[in-house]
Parts: sequence; structure tokens; C-alpha cells
Amino acid sequence: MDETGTTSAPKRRIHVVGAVLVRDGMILAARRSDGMSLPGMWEFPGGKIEAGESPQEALRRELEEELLCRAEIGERVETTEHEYDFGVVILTTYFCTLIDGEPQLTEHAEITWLPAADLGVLEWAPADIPAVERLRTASV
Ligand SMILES: Nc1nc2c([nH]c(=O)n2[C@H]2C[C@H](O)[C@@H](COP(=O)(O)OP(=O)(O)OP(=O)(O)O)O2)c(=O)[nH]1
Repeated sequence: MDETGTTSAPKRRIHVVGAVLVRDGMILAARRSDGMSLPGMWEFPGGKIEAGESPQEALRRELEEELLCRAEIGERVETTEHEYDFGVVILTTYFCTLIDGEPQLTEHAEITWLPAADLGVLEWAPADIPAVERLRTASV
């Protein structure tokens, strides 16, 4: 029950993985396009984990689909939970290294590489803020 006395159904829980791609001390950020949810916001490329997939499998698949490149998935950076109006996103980010191909735009509006210390200049999806904060204060 909320403060208006209304009982609402529990929100959908959406398990999402994001790639912190690191190259030459820079991290890749991708801006969501107008056709996506959270339009215009910056994120780590990735997406929803499908049934039967491990987080790493999902991330490899998403990077191949979205950026047309292959990456090695490394250590986990952060797991956060954020409630949006469309559901609760549980986002886990992993350090990743490119092993084949140059990231290409397919669904995002743009991509950019930034030093970790400068990540704060972008407008990140709210679920990403804890990972961004961790990266800004860590050496990558
Ligand atoms: N890929 C990715 N998604 C993120 C991040 N942060 C964050 O809140 N999200 C949200 C956006 C989406 O609602 C969901 C990921 O789903 P998705 O990447 O498959 O997005 P999508 O465009 O297919 O989703 P949709 O518009 O069909 O709802 O998680 C992030 O860093 N990376």
C-alpha cells in the first residue's frame, strides 16, 4: 500500500549486465538512442540476461550484437539495484577487454572513450552511478 492507499503489483525485476570496456586507460561509454528506454542517457553497453545464460554469456552476446565486437569478460565491478517506473533493474558491470573488432554503432546514438576520472561529465542512467563512482576513484 502506498501513501494514497493504493496497492500496486510488485515491479518486474530485470537482470542486466554492462561492460566496462577498458583500452589504453580509457573506458567506453554508450549513449542510448531515442528509440530505446532511458533515451539520451549514457550507459555501459550490454543488456538483459536471457533465460539459461550466465552473466558472462549474456555480455559476450550483447557486445557482439550491439557493438559487433568480441571481448574477454573479467572481474565484476559493481552490482546495483535501481527502481525505474518500468521495473527494477539489477545491473552488474564487468571489466572487459576487446579481443576482436572495433566497437561500431548499431543501436546507440554515440559511443565515446573517456579516462575514468572524466566519466562524471556524462549523464549516466541512474543504475550506473555507483559503478561510475567506483571507477572514478579506482585506477583502471
Ligand atoms: N545495457 C545497459 N542497460 C542499462 C544500463 N543501466 C540501466 O539502467 N540499464 C537499463 C536500460 C534498460 O531498461 C535495461 C537494459 O535492457 P536493454 O539494454 O536490453 O535495453 P533495451 O533497449 O532492449 O530495453 P527496452 O528498450 O527494450 O526496454 O537496463 C547499462 O549500463 N547498460
